Amino acid sequence: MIIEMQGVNIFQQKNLVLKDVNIKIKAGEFVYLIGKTGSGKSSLLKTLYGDLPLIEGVANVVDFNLGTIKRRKIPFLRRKLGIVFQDFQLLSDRSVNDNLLFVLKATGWKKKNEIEDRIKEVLTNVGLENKGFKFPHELSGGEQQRVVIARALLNEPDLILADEPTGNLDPETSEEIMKLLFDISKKGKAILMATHDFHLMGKFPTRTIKCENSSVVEVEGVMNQSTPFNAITKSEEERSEGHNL
Ligand SMILES: Nc1ncnc2c1ncn2[C@@H]1O[C@H](COP(=O)(O)OP(=O)(O)OP(=O)(O)O)[C@@H](O)[C@H]1O
Repeated sequence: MIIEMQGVNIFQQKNLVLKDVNIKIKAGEFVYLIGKTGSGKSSLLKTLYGDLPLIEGVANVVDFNLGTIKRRKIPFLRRKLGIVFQDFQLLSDRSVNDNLLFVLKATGWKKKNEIEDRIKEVLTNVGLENKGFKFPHELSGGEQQRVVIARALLNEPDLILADEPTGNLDPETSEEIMKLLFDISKKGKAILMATHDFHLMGKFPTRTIKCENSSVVEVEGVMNQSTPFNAITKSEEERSEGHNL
């Protein structure tokens, strides 16, 4: 199991944001995380990458026990995770290659030829094999997000945590990014992706969990491609809220 949470209570300061969270996610699974603004999606992701300490319950993520992990070991946890956020967070003062080099050096890579090969490999994985020399501002939003995904892949993570990775992209580019993420998950990586984009979810249906009333629940009926899009939402009221679930 890549993620296993049992009876986890998640707090922001003194406030209980999510209670009794029980989730299991296996290798190769792609899972959406939905829920209204403020329902706890980011708090759940932050718990998974060690930004919010685990206070109550049991959680294992990529073989790290979040209940016992020492603060100084958190970078080792993060090395086994790929993190992809909505705002691209690339270093603007250096090329794509150098952005990737920066991460490899920071995570202990030393050999020049191995570094060069790995950078070429991840850029090829995301379809940007000829763009390594460009600076972030010379790339489109979709290309920048591809670089972020390439960066997330550098250390061959078992799990990718994505927080609205298509939030800043137009619909067509969003679809390209989704195809890329689905291809990556088919190669065996688990992906947990927070999103508000029901339209995109309709085009790429998969298992969905939802933060609601301080709990995390499975959303039934979205497990396969034949499920109609509107099975995702449960009520007219929710449907009429559009993207703001
Ligand atoms: N740093 C913080 N300090 C205190 N409270 C916080 C902090 N971050 C979030 N919260 C609170 O925790 C609750 C859950 O927020 P969270 O960011 O996890 O929601 P979300 O579902 O990710 O929302 P969104 O869709 O807007 O990103 C909210 O009530 C929020 O106000």
